[in-house]
Amino acid sequence: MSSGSLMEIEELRLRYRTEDGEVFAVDGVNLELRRNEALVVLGESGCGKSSLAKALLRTLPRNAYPPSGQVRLAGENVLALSEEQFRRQIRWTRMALVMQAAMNALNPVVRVGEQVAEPLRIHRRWSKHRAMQRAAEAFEEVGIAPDFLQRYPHELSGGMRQRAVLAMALVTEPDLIILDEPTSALDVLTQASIMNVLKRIKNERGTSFILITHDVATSSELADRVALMYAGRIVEVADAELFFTRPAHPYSQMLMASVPHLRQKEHPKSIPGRPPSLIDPPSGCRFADRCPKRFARCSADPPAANLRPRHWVNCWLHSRGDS
Ligand SMILES: Nc1ncnc2c1ncn2[C@@H]1O[C@H](COP(=O)(O)OP(=O)(O)OP(=O)(O)O)[C@@H](O)[C@H]1O
Repeated sequence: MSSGSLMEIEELRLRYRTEDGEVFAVDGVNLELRRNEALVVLGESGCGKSSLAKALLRTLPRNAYPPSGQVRLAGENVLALSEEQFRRQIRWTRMALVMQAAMNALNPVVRVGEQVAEPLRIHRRWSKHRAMQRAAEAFEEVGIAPDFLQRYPHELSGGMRQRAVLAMALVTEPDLIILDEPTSALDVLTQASIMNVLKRIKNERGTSFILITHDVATSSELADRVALMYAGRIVEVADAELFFTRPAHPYSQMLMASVPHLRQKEHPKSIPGRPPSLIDPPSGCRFADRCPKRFARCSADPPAANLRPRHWVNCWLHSRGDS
């Protein structure tokens, strides 16, 4: 399986217009994703994770400005494509989205099989028969018996609905599937079985994933890489094992110390304070206010320090250079 680069995100920015001012939801994000890699974008609520997914897939609310920066998919800057080109060439066929609320992604009055087949009917112009056959295969891949194709969304359990939405994303065999909190509304056993489905698809198909979540435990199931987001920016990106065992940024360290473990003697430690507002965010390191290790330099923006191959951290503690 090729391990070359699939997507390069450079200086990606997304702002929303609001009555209180502009919200800088994604504020200069740089990331690289390889083929057959699962990148987890981890972060607290409101840090801009969903906005990052929306900017990548261009599923933007009306009050968003067009995203700026570059998003190169297999070398092509897809941000430069027109909406029409993006819809025809990229969304669903090469990049698909699985959202948190499966019920919202499904039309309640259309049988799920037809909905799963729809991307093939629209984007590939396949016949109904052929598309339904492929939909049945996709159902099997996600662990749903094909006779469920004939059911309506309300006849499926929450976990089944989420699998059906996953089948809809898989049906066109895209290179990349972006999952935005795909299991957060589900119980832990259903979460685990969906994570297993994702792992199997990754191994069998070589698909790449960007998994967006606030949940460290879920993310560790699938992650090859972890990018930690804070206040619109990525503060650390590393291989998953390294991130989970030896994180370098003080925020990453505090986040890992806040995760409860079974049979752990000490109490998990919460992180005091709150993230800054994304309307007029502070200059310098955005975590500085909450950071026990802050020092004078933190009032300037920390550059990205390359600690080892593919391990970047935006923190002055790790920067050898001058500001
Ligand atoms: N349509 C919108 N208009 C204005 N502000 C928005 C809009 N959508 C999101 N925001 C703001 O942008 C920031 C980032 O939100 P986003 O939903 O991307 O974060 P998140 O990390 O995905 O959070 P959550 O996990 O709670 O969804 C937040 O300050 C949020 O209030």
